[in-house]
Amino acid sequence: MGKEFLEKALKTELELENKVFIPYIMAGDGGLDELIPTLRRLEAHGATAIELGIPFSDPVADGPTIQEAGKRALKHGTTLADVLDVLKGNRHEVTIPLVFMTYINPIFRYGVSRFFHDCREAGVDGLIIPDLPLEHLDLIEADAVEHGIAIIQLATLTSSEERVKELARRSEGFLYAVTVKGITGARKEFDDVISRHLNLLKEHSPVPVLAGFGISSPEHVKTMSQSCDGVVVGSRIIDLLQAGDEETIKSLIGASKGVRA
Ligand SMILES: O=P(O)(O)OC[C@@H](O)[C@@H](O)c1c[nH]c2ccccc12
Repeated sequence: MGKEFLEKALKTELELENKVFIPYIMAGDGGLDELIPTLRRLEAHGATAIELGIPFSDPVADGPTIQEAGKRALKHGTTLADVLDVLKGNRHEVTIPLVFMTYINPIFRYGVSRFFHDCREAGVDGLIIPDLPLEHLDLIEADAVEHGIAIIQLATLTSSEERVKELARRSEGFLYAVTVKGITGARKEFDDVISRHLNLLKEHSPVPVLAGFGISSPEHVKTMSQSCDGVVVGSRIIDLLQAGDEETIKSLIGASKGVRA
């Protein structure tokens, strides 16, 4: 479990000449009873790992689809403690790594040490904290190290080369390449500055580089994967789960298999 488990799962996927595919879902969307069955279905469809969002009242980096999913989860009364509890009891039913996406505030409210301790017990392997910049990593670093949980960094299109190097050096598990300016959400077109950005990240990163934001079709998955190690898909997955369209989810994930770059 933890950071090594996450790194190993990605490495294994890449050795099989697949690309990494990480779906993002919101914990508690549809109620927490849905959580484990949804994780199991995504695993069965071929997800390498899963990014699990913790619903939060002020999700500054989230686009409309994810904000709505968060609102639905909050309406179901989902709290961080509940999510950790459900995982603690049932995590063994899912065999792929789990990464939490949470803002820093819920972690502070929960208590940093208690949070990391409980994440470890719940089988959380990594964390994405979009509003915690490198400069403030010291607030959680000791606890993350103590409990062996990977802290994943986000590199945006506007990060300078110096910054990119630093982010790549410090990221654990993988480096998350944000491929649009702005918020999350499915889009149609991609800039060609993106492939240059991904190449730069690949050059500097000792861990796999995954592209995320706006990836919404099997073609996007293939195109993006050619310049990096794989993708994270959120909004589109959430829409498809809402629609009950498992077949399209399968074809999205399937597009990451057997892609050579
Ligand atoms: O929804 P998209 O465009 O497919 O992008 C993934 C993204 O939603 C997910 O990784 C995520 C959700 N909220 C975030 C906040 C910051 C960084 C990343 C995220």
